[in-house]
Amino acid sequence: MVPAGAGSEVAPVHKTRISVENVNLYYGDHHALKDVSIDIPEREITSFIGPSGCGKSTLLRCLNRMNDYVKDCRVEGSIKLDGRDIYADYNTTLLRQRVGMVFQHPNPFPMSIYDNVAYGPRGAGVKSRSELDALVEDSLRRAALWDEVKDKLKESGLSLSGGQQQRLCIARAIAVQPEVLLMDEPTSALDPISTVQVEQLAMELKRDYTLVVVTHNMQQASRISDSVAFFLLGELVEHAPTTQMFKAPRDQRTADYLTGRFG
Ligand SMILES: Nc1ncnc2c1ncn2[C@@H]1O[C@H](COP(=O)(O)OP(=O)(O)OP(=O)(O)O)[C@@H](O)[C@H]1O
Repeated sequence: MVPAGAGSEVAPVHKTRISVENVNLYYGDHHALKDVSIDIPEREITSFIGPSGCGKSTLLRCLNRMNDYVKDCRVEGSIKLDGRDIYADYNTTLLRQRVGMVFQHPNPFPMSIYDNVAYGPRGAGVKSRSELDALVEDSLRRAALWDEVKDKLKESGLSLSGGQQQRLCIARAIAVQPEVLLMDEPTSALDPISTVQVEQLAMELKRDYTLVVVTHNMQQASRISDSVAFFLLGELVEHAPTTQMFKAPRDQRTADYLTGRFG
């Protein structure tokens, strides 16, 4: 597989799950993503880093068409999931089943722990109680939360701690059996112990899922990522395997950012 785009140097260990080609995004007159091309390999963690406002979250939100909700937002170029155009070949419901999202602040629905996790499968038409029970248990186990909540599934999701709420949100995202999980600064609102738990969980989940993580935390990017993409002013400057990115970045702008010269 050929690495994507001028800034991409990621070796083809796994096949490409998402392919972004020459994407330009405008919020009204503001050109927020500039000719971005990147291949996201399956069953790896790809982290997006860069200073505030460089377009990391914007690109993340493109991957499941969350920007469709933003007034005056225009996207040009191509984004493919498993070779199929996410704008032409998917409706947003199907796309978001396959590409789930976890946000910066844990956002459980105001309902029970069980119902939070069962919400997506129910919406997708699963009615059988035994099937739902199995899905809820499996998702909570995968999210490393089952042991902590198995005796209080009827309690409100909002009664959990912040770290537990974030794992509940991850369980909710994986209950619809997506292939890709997008995480937008998933630990920035968490304490250090919960942060470690969510990082470990991300590394477990990549056995089955493709993860894309926006983070401001360079240690986190280096701990959990297989590859790292550095953005600046809407451009993808460099996408490289994690070790290379942190030890020998190719672009001076990446080196300057990583050594704290700006951002
Ligand atoms: N809904 C929106 N409407 C208009 N402009 C927006 C919108 N969302 C983001 N932008 C602008 O697009 C640019 C990229 O924003 P984005 O949120 O993607 O950056 P980021 O790298 O994720 O930043 P941060 O690290 O601070 O979250 C910024 O200049 C921002 O002000």
